[in-house]
Amino acid sequence: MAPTQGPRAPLEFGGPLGAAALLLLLPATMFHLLLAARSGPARLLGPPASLPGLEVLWSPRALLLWLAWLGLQAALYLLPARKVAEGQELKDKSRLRYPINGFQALVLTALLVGLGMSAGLPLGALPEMLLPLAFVATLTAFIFSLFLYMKAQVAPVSALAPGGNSGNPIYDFFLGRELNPRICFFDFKYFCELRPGLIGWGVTACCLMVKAVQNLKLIAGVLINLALLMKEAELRGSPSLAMWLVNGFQLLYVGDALWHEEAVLTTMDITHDGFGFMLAFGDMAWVPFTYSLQAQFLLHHPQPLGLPMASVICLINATGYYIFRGANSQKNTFRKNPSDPRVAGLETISTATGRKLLVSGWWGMVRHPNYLGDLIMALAWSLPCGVSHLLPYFYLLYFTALLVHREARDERQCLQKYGLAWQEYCRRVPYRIMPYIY
Ligand SMILES: NC(=O)C1=CN([C@@H]2O[C@H](COP(=O)(O)OP(=O)(O)OC[C@H]3O[C@@H](n4cnc5c(N)ncnc54)[C@H](OP(=O)(O)O)[C@@H]3O)[C@@H](O)[C@H]2O)C=CC1
Ligand SMILES: CC(C)CCC[C@@H](C)[C@H]1CC=C2C3=C(CC[C@@]21C)[C@@]1(C)CC[C@H](O)C[C@@H]1CC3
Repeated sequence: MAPTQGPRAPLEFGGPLGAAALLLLLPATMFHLLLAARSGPARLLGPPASLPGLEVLWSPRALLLWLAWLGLQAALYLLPARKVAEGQELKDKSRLRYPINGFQALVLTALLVGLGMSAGLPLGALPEMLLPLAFVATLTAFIFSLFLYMKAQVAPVSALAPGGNSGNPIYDFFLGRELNPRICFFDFKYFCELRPGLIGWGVTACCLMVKAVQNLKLIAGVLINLALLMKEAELRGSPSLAMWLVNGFQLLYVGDALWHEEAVLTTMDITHDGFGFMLAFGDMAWVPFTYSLQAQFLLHHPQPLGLPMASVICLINATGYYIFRGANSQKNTFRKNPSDPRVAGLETISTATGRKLLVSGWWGMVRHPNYLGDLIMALAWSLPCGVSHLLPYFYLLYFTALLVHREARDERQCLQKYGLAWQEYCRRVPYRIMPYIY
């Protein structure tokens, strides 16, 4: 049996009690949001109008659809990739290999959905199935996390994550014990991080953008955002401007993540966190069902949006994307090749590890410019929903909390890695996310 990491490892997320609370709170919040979005008052705070019974939540059709979706994404993952990338060095000095074919999976999914629609697949019914789908996604996440927990019992010590091995079963189940659980070439965490949830959230908006004007029926999506847009077209003749904006922005975000798939290999989720309930539920249920909240809200609560306001919102999203992409690409280019002409002129600090830290360019403005850009985009995704309700701003609120917490975790890890050099970086770049504010 794989040993635990011992009592000295610092516990995160409030330890076992915090983990136990989150195990219940996260699914409860997701269902609350799903119910609130379709209710008349659409209240973020306060109890939902009615609680659904098991007959509303459980549907064999939803289970079949969900398993077919997972199967499709797994099959696309196994297709030949345009590139195979190496991950960061592991404890045993080895590096894992990962297929880079996420964008290909997105395009193929969009094509298959388009074909399915033209063959009469009733995808317009999807918004009515959101509750049972979220239910089976949550069940799957629980069962899958249990499998991951058991699998870690027989994993070698070198395969365990730095956190998630405290010996407390609830905490370890939540955080995840094994760093990169795989069967042969199939890496469960890498697969889940980008494929079923993220593609499910946004993908089909791409065929929608191309085809919607000519034949809305043809491009109705199996995927949540698009299906909501389709439903709105069905109910009101055509999708509203607000719905177009939300879908367009989120499609850009999903497409960007898959286009830059290799960058995920350096995120703390892949390099540091174990794969347990937090990420399994986050990737498979939380992302598709709560990140599409604005589109769900707009379906049930249409909002007027004039062209001048829409232009301002587009500008906000473009600004956020410019910062987000600029900062992420600058760091990725620098980490791949510090003498690349695009980054060679930037000022740096040397560290004892031999790696350098950027102190000018995007990374000289604040210590997490990419988070700032991401938050500005989050604002732009909510603004099309107007200001009459707080509910569509949930993503912005949750995401601010997530990124503030994530930033603190990352700083702790960087301080450990880079010591004095990191302190020097913090002195020279004093703000974390928002210049002069935070
Ligand atoms: N939509 C969502 O739900 C979420 C989105 N995201 C987004 O994903 C993207 C990735 O975020 P995340 O994984 O948190 O981490 P980051 O991309 O911010 O990476 C942090 C790492 O960058 C390196 N680094 C930090 N400062 C510098 C510097 N000055 N110069 C060079 N390298 C530096 C360090 O690693 P090292 O030195 O080892 O290279 C550090 O650990 C972000 O854009 C974020 O907004 C993230 C979480 C959730
Ligand atoms: C359920 C909990 C509250 C926390 C779940 C967290 C996960 C939803 C996120 C952890 C890191 C993520 C990243 C992304 C999506 C959300 C999760 C999985 C991206 C793939 C989003 C697109 C970006 O371009 C890259 C991100 C990497 C981290």
